[in-house]
Amino acid sequence: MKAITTSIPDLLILEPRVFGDDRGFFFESFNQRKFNELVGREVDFVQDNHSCSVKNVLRGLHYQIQQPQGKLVRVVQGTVFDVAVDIRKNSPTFGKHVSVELSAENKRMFWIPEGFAHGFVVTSETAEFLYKTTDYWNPEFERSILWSDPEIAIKWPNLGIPALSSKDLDAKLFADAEYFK
Ligand SMILES: Cc1cn([C@H]2C[C@H](O)[C@@H](COP(=O)(O)OP(=O)(O)O[C@H]3O[C@H](C)C(=O)[C@H](O)[C@H]3O)O2)c(=O)[nH]c1=O
Repeated sequence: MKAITTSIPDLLILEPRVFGDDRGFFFESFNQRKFNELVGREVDFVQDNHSCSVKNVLRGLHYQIQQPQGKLVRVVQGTVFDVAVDIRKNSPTFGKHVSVELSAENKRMFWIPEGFAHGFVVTSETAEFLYKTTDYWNPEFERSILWSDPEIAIKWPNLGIPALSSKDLDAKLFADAEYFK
């Protein structure tokens, strides 16, 4: 496993070592010791999530105002355009974002620590999205920032108007969003 740094120091792209042979492939999708070494601290995950979406579905940009969740995300079928936005008020990269293509083919993972809003759009016919979180989901604390917020100005792939949940249709502008307590 190797870490690729991004324009926001705490956001890391992780590339596993893949062992291929005439049977197929094998790779360690998570190794606690190696992960802690790469991110430079002890990180405990408490929840695994798995979602499946069809093309053009956009889930996000989500975060929790209390019990913020760090997320280690990856794609096991299809391809997504994944985005993390820095919403840590005192961060020098506050309001900045990093995007990365995650796919079953590239086997890349994206480490998004607490303090970021997260979302993705599906660019393949379908995509299965798996991720680990460092705290439990709590709908009472969950908030959404509008995917198309002009201040964040994410250059989403040109897929037209995405398919959104009602929660995401009603998301707030970044300027009006509620940050961590
Ligand atoms: C997130 C979550 C949801 N649910 C239930 C609540 C709903 O009945 C159903 C679908 O939830 P939702 O529409 O919020 O799912 P997503 O839009 O994929 O939400 C996720 O989208 C982006 C990509 C994120 O980073 C977050 O992890 C998460 O907010 O699953 C649970 O039971 N547990 C959970 O942890």
